[in-house]
Amino acid sequence: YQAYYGGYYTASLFQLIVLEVGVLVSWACYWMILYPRYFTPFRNLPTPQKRSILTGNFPELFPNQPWEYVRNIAETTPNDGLIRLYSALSGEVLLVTNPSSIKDFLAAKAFDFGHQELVQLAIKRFTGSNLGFLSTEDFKLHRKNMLPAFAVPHIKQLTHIFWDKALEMVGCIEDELKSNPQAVIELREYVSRATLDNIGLAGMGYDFQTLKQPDNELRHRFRKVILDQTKVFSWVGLLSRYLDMRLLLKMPLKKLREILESSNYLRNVSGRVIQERKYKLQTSESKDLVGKDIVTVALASGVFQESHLVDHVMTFLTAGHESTATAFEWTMYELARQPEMQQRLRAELHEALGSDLAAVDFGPQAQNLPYLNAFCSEVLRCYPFSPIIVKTAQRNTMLNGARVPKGTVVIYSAETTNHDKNLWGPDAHVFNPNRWLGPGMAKTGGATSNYAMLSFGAGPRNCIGQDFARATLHCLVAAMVATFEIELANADTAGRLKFGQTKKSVEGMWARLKIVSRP
Ligand code: HEM
Repeated sequence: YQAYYGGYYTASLFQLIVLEVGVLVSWACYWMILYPRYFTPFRNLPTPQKRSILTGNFPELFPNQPWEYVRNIAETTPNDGLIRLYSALSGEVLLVTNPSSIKDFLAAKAFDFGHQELVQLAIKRFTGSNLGFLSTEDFKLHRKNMLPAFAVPHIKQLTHIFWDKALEMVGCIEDELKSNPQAVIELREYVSRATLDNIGLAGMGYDFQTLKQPDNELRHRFRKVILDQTKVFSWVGLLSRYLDMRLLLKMPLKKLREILESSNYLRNVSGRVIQERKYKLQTSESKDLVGKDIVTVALASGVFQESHLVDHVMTFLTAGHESTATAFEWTMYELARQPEMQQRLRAELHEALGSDLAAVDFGPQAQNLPYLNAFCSEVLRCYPFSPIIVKTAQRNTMLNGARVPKGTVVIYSAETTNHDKNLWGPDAHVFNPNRWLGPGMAKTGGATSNYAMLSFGAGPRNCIGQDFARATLHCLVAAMVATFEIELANADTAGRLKFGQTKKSVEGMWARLKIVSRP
């Protein structure tokens, strides 16, 4: 003002507010109207027609199951592998849709994309794990040395643990039924304890014993760390686009303090167990790692510091427990809805396993159970635990021929790809375990690409625990179906989905179970 008019001028508060509002409105107009239309580098990519400035291509700000809309967008927007879509407040997102763009995203350029910074910071804050901040080289080193423990041959050696836990779970349910034969069984409660115990035992040779003692300290602490997703999370995610939300993670809120205390407790328990494993490994004469827990195999590589292993155990616990338990719940749901499939599976199990389940060596038997494999694979296809995975470009890169600047949000959707008719055929939307039967089908389900089934992701950053999860699921389902006839008490409402990023039933499965006689 001085330069222009040669005098001083003091703005009134009102004028400052008007100026500030003017700047904000112009900024919002640029990002919400002008940028998507004229300036985005993705303006030539196919985009769904209907878009609102506030809710993007979705009918509301935070829809309950966003993946259903994403699937619909992918099915109705002609594209060559990339679609540009808009989320709340015109947030721009790229969706990879065909095998070539998915391969580029998850395999060729896997290390150009990572979790959003706020997610990584939250994981670090609440689990103490630094794994999200490893350099690409260190990530590859960890992964390479962790892989042997998760590879199929080693998982086969661990299967007896999963089988014993599955039988223990079934035994606990039988006990409840003995005391009340009419009891309606809350399956989530049992399977959640069984999968937690499994990770403790197979992960670090330590039985958390939550099946025997449902209310023990460890489970209590673990429940505090795993948060149910609410709309608050969505708001924080949305606002983090415009404001620095890191302070929020440090606020002295009661809830945050509880999470921290609980995760410290879990880290201490894991730390002590890992020290014991290390001592045992150093003092043991035998160097045989066959059938040893995952931490022991990892320790033997000599690559990991103890604190790294604690980080890994925290990741197994958070990534592997609820996901596997949820797959089990959906298996029970489908078995209850399809009694003839349930009977077919039971006949296969009874024939292969006989009457004395405790005497079964499940690992070698698994190959005689093609229908069990088919049924569980179909559940994993139709009910991906994470139907959408969101990543952010960590650097300027290219995707399927398009320039992708650092910071661009890119998603892949297991829900969409797992149901893609171009990959799975015209019955892609139908629950049909038979697609996994027949020569060469057990691993592919007859899909025409290696990138057709994304429930565990794909490429070098996919789920390291997928064979662990499958083996656990097979054991739990086999023990249940061989022992009980399963009917759902809440069949009409069990399919209702929870709000959040995971495909999980609101109520869980409540079952009426009848003990069956075995041959
Ligand atoms: C049905 C059960 C499971 C499902 C559906 C599942 C799915 C996934 C998915 C979609 C990812 C993300 C991949 C990506 O970022 O693109 C992932 C990552 C991961 N999962 Fe699983 N998972 C399951 C069970 C397990 C189990 C049992 C464990 C370990 C015992 C485990 C350990 C991990 C780890 C460590 C990661 C992070 C991988 C990394 O960033 O290197 N998961 N999982």
